[in-house]
Amino acid sequence: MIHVLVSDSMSSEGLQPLLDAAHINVVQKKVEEVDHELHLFDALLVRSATKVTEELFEKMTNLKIVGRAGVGVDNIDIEAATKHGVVVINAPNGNTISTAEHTFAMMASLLRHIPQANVTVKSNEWNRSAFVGTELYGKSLGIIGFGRIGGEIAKRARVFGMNILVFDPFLTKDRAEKIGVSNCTLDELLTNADIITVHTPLIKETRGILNKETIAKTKKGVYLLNCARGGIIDEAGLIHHLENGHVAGAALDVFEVEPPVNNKLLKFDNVIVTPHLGASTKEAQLNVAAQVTQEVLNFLDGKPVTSSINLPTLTKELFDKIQPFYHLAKKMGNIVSQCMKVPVQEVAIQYEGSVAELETSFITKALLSGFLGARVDITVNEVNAGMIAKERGISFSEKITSNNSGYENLLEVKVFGDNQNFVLRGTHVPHYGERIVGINDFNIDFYPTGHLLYIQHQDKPGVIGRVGKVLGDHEVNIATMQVGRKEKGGEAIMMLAFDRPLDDTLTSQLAAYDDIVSVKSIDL
Ligand SMILES: NC(=O)C1=CN([C@@H]2O[C@H](COP(=O)(O)OP(=O)(O)OC[C@H]3O[C@@H](n4cnc5c(N)ncnc54)[C@H](O)[C@@H]3O)[C@@H](O)[C@H]2O)C=CC1
Ligand SMILES: O=C(O)C(=O)COP(=O)(O)O
Repeated sequence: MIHVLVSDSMSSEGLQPLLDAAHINVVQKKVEEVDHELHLFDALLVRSATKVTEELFEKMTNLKIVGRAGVGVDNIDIEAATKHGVVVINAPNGNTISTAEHTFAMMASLLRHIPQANVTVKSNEWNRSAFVGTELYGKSLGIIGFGRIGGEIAKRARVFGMNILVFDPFLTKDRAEKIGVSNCTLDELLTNADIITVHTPLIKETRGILNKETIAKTKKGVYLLNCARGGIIDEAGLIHHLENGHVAGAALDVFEVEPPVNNKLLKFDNVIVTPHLGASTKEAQLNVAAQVTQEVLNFLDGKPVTSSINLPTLTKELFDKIQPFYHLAKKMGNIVSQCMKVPVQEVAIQYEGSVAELETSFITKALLSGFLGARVDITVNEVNAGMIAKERGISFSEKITSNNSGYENLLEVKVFGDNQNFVLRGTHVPHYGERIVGINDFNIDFYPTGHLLYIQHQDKPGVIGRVGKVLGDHEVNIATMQVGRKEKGGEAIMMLAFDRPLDDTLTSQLAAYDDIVSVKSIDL
């Protein structure tokens, strides 16, 4: 018997295929109500209310999949899920229209004071002059985050005769052209928009994207909307600018803490609120519940899932086998990125030996995410690594080879960049760990961890001694050191490991020596 816990309220019609399956036992209760049985469940279905934490993963020892009947997964600890080998899926487009419509309803209500006017008429007041509104027509609408919902809002705004300003660092030219918008900088959006609405996920980069400082850059009398996630507009910053009159009004569907008990924002007459209703329509709820139900059924049937957030089609067993290569690949990507501080056009990965029999596409994504994570300031994971690479004009490929270099398994990554290429080879030795066994044409053998220094130099007497002296003069202790060369008196390399990071002056000093070709400091 398979046990599924549905911890938030969901459309029964959408859940029906799960409820009908004879081999599946569906329990519709809050996590807290089944505390002693948590270890039984194979699948967990949630909306935004249930917090799926590391602690919960530890208790749900049999858990294989979390299905989010909605878009935002900020209530789920994805890293912990990945660590525990639990697949996370969502229903990415089931509530797009409902949320876009709700945002539009909020915008119209905000500018025409509909909620406030409604209350007064019902209290037998007839005060028409108190509720003079503002037209949407001709106004500039700034959309921060131009994904599914942002795009639907733009379509509706155009019909209302609004000008559209978009800020989304990942918006491709193609998509922008297709929808007929142009991407601007955040500052351009802030200074030119009459109304600003946010539609990003809540992540490190978007938390407080509208805050005391950025709101100060907006037009006086700006209207702000948040129907995405509490925290994207910093509440303290918003309160500051509502108090000083800079912000004319705000419409909020979401809050930093939900429900927003004793939240000062509720005291402002020009702030209108709803209790996280963006996705609360019959249609959206049916869509999202049906989508996650189908995905969970597929997954439990051993079929691939289509909208996973972390580790797409991996079972726990396969995940366990892949894990050592996952970590090795991530580190290799990171090392290569730090050694190639130039624009890169291509990353080519080759698999040899037993690793080639595993799900290499996943390992490739891990390598790419290590590579990109070291050079972009956004969160990169195995799911978005391919998309981010493409967006940045980096092509990537993987190849299985039947070469036999003598290793039980071997990963080789070749990176092609502006006037520079770089090759790194790594292996995982059972019970021993990760080893880097080749750099460009050189054989070497080191454990990729901590603070490393990679030096290319001429194979001449005294070079190693000079490096040792410079480090010694700076009181830097060498933990381990490997050297390699192709031929006597030719090119050579050193890889040194330290207990602490090196400062730039030291690497520049070493790089200044005639017989040293390049010095690269690597922190893992
Ligand atoms: N109030 C509600 O009930 C609902 C709220 N939501 C929220 O709306 C959010 C957006 O949903 P979708 O449009 O479906 O997601 P999406 O993934 O299609 O779009 C998000 C967009 O944000 C952009 N983005 C990421 N980082 C950014 C940054 N630093 N600056 C600017 N843009 C950035 C992405 O490139 C992407 O285009 C969800 O993450 C969720 O939190 C979604 C559905 C219902
Ligand atoms: O889909 C989303 O991101 C939402 O915010 C909807 O949340 P809910 O499922 O209504 O709790």
